[in-house]
Amino acid sequence: MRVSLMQLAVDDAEAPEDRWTRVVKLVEAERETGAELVVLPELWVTGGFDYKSWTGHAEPIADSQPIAALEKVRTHDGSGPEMWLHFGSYVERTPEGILYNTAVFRGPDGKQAQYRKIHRFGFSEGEVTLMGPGKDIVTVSSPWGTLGLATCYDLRFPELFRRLLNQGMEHMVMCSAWPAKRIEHWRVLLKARAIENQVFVFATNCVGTNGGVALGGRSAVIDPWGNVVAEAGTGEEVLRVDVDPALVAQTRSALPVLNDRRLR
Ligand SMILES: O=C(O)CCC(=O)C(=O)O
Repeated sequence: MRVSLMQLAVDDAEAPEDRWTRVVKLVEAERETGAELVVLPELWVTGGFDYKSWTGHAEPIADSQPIAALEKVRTHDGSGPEMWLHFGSYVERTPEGILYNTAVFRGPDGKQAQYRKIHRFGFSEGEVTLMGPGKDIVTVSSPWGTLGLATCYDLRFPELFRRLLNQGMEHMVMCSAWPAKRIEHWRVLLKARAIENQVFVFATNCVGTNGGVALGGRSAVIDPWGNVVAEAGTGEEVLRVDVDPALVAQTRSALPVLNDRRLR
């Protein structure tokens, strides 16, 4: 399973339109590496902290130009081979005018999965005041096993990952805009989620400064044993790894802790 995590710079100095046209080219280049699963970060078009830009950029997922452009890359303009692509997340506007932080995923089966971030970050500002909370947990079937989707702040809520596990999660795919200031929390919690659920973790973060907040990078792939397979630095980069998805079943069989859960 060949995975590319696109750790993108989401700087205040770059206009969202410039950023997405730049990133489409980066994803296009990634095709050449034979990547099978490509993962973009959270709110990488507008930025996770430039709250004032969200409303102006909010739109239905079906109308998003970056998603449409990436979809062409994903399918190689319809002439394949197709990649599995986590498009990152976007400021979605529903017909009722509600905003959500919505992650979009699509694979060669053509079925699009959308995950509206359940845990909103910001306490008394940002997502909490501008966006609605997602309600549904989302898993995706893939040739490598069941993928569970989560976004950034969700990482702090282990009960979400137990629910994903109950739905068969074998690999956790996360998009984030996690600040540098709390990057050690990110590193520890990614490992914890991998160990406690015995899953591969594929987690893509942003770098740069957005809304005045320095983003921490350190995108990572963690195996189901909790080993860091690869970790990015703090600049823009693509983290490429080849992993064996069979390690999930092997780990669960070698250390069958999930059988000892007491659900009542
Ligand atoms: O929990 C954190 O420290 C960061 C979360 C965050 O930045 C987000 O969810 O956008």
